[in-house]
Amino acid sequence: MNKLSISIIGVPMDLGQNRRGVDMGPSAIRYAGVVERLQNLGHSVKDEGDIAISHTRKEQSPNTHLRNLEDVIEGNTNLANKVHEVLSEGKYPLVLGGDHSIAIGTLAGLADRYENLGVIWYDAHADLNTAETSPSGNIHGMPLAASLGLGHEDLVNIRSYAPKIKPENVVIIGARSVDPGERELIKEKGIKVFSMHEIDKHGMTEVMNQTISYFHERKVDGVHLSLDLDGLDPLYTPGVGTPVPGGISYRESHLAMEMLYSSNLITSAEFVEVNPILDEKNKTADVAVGLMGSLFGESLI
Ligand SMILES: NC(=[NH2+])NCCC[C@H](N)C(=O)O
Ligand SMILES: [Mn+2]
Ligand SMILES: [Mn+2]
Repeated sequence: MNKLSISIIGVPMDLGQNRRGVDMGPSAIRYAGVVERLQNLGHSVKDEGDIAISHTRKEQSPNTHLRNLEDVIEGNTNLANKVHEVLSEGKYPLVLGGDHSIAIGTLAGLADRYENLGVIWYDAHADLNTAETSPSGNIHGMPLAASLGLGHEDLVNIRSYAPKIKPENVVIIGARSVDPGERELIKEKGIKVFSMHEIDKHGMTEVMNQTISYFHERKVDGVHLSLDLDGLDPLYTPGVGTPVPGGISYRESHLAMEMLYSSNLITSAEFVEVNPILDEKNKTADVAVGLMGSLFGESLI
């Protein structure tokens, strides 16, 4: 088995949406024992601490309805630089959120090191809104669009290049709450989506097999897993700000992680949207750490 050098990066970001508490996600995940869990699998693990996030709370910037735009850009720039640095040291970045707006920074730090990066977006949502299509003004609903080069130019151009990824290298898994503008974009760009419908109909084994073959066909040179804990049913992960019923089960999610581990495709990961204030006894952070266990090589027997 492949032993990794994992760098854990905490991102106490709550500015991409309007519910406080998700900034405490990294602490909750550390409290749930992430470092020990991965060390027990034989990996070497370094906790790099938290990225600086300023809360000037300007709320809406004068020229746009995007919530906390300046602070989100600054935090994501700091994160992008850190991810880039960790990669240059040959380490595996494992990013802990924070709301999903931080994927903008993670991908900005990753993508210029890869010619053909793949992305798995494990989420109830597509996060494909732009300033024009967003129903909320919340930047956590926009990171996938921004990484494709769509949306507010300052979000799109973090670390001064765009786009970060190609639409044909993205696979969305678990979608069940998609806004009209996002649906159009999915069609227009031909983005591959395994919604809850496909998961129900074909089962997670088939969905993951198809995802893995798809990335092989696309000849990706790395795959980033961006896992929003609201991809799971709120029954298992109640501590999230935008829960949507009818989600992926606990075991289906472990199966997905176990299959990704065996595929040897994943080269970086982030786990986002853990909000301990909305949680029940840290259940959501515990599930997150359990899924990381499976992603990094735990097996049942
Ligand atoms: N990462 C998330 N939880 N995103 C939720 C997005 C919800 C909605 N589509 C919006 O744009 O506001
Ligand atoms: Mn989501
Ligand atoms: Mn999301």
